[in-house]
Amino acid sequence: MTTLEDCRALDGQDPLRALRELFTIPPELIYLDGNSLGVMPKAAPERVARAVTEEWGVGLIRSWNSAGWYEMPQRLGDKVAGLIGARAGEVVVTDTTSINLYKVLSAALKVARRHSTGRSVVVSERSNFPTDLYIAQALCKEQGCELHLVEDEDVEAAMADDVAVLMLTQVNYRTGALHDMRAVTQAAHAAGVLVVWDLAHSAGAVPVDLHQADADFAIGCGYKYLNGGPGAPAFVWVHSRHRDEFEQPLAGWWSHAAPFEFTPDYRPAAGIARYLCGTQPVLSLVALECGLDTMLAAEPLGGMAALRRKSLALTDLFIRLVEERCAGHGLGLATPRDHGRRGSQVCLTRSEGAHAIVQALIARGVIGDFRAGDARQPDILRFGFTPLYIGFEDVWNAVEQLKQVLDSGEWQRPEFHQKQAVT
Ligand SMILES: Cc1ncc(COP(=O)(O)O)c(C=O)c1O
Ligand SMILES: Nc1ccccc1C(=O)C[C@H](N)C(=O)O
Repeated sequence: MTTLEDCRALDGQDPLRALRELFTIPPELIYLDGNSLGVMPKAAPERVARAVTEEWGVGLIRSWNSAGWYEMPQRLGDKVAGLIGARAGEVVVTDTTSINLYKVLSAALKVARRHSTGRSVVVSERSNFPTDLYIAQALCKEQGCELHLVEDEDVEAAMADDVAVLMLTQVNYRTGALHDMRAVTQAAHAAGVLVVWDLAHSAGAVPVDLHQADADFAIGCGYKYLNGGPGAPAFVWVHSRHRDEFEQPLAGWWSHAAPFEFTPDYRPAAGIARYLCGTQPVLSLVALECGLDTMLAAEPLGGMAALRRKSLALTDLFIRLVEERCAGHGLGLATPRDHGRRGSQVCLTRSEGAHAIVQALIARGVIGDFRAGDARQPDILRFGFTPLYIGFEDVWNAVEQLKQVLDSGEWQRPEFHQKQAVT
């Protein structure tokens, strides 16, 4: 049996432990929701305040040049590139994940159909995050294509002659299941299909190597594991083989080859700048850069490989402690045990009371979240483990609180059964 002392000893030996000091974590809070909104980097308030008072307040329009605002999508993009196996100059940080998905999926469909006119299907998983499915539905309608949704295990078998694009999220938001990006991409390419990856739950959470996987297009989120703050801008990458071929459907002036020539005719920028649209949200980019810098602080300590080792140790420990200490309470496991198939979260299932149990945990200072089940799965209690700031003692304490909530039955109290707008 693992004890609290064992967990403390693991924290004592953790080479990444000092990184926690880069964040503001409210005392007495165990924050297991970094897969929805990451915690605040300590540097952020001062840096954002400086951007407001000096760069905006004093520098005004001059700051686009003098404070480096204009290059921010590329500068931050280069920082993201290192985390996802992309090269400098290949990523821009801009807009939202949903908007970037619209742009890349539209571009991918056009590239695929230009090369092979008989292809008019987008394949995705029924369990994909809904925004991805909604965007794909809208685009398919617009471009006269069809969206085929398949079960997770049927993806490779669905690569038929009429498929243009496979659109997948690498780590499933509801189960934490991780795709082998390289194997799936290879199978798709062998069938003549381009692949769009959503890295919302991957970037900063698991090692990603877009070039090694030979991926085509990727997008991802800034406010989860990259700790960029609420509504932080997202990122977008495209393989250089598509570089001069793709059309950006939201071709605003920031995607123009020379925006400040103000010509009436559109000429797309070369390379990834083509994925920008309009004026960038500078203050949000400033906050996100603080989050990216905390990720970069892990580089000298072993970077993503070390973060991955810790993440797997944390999720292994959580699974083991829940099974040891909360047995008999009807909890199941939706997350794969196999390390090769697991992201950085653990999802427990329960046929009754999952939402109320999460609410009771939040009242005790353990923040996870609830995701409703579907035809194949009961409701889910979801716990994200961001290795930059979660420790082994946190895992122990979270399971202790879960045990107490279940043993006492306090989750059955009426106040825990009220649903708010955001779960
Ligand atoms: C896989 C995935 N894609 C996209 C999103 C969200 O996109 P947006 O930031 O545009 O709301 C989320 C979570 O919100 C997600 O889990
Ligand atoms: N953007 C949000 C705003 C409010 C609450 C949650 C989110 C999420 O990101 C949810 C997340 N994508 C999920 O995997 O469920």
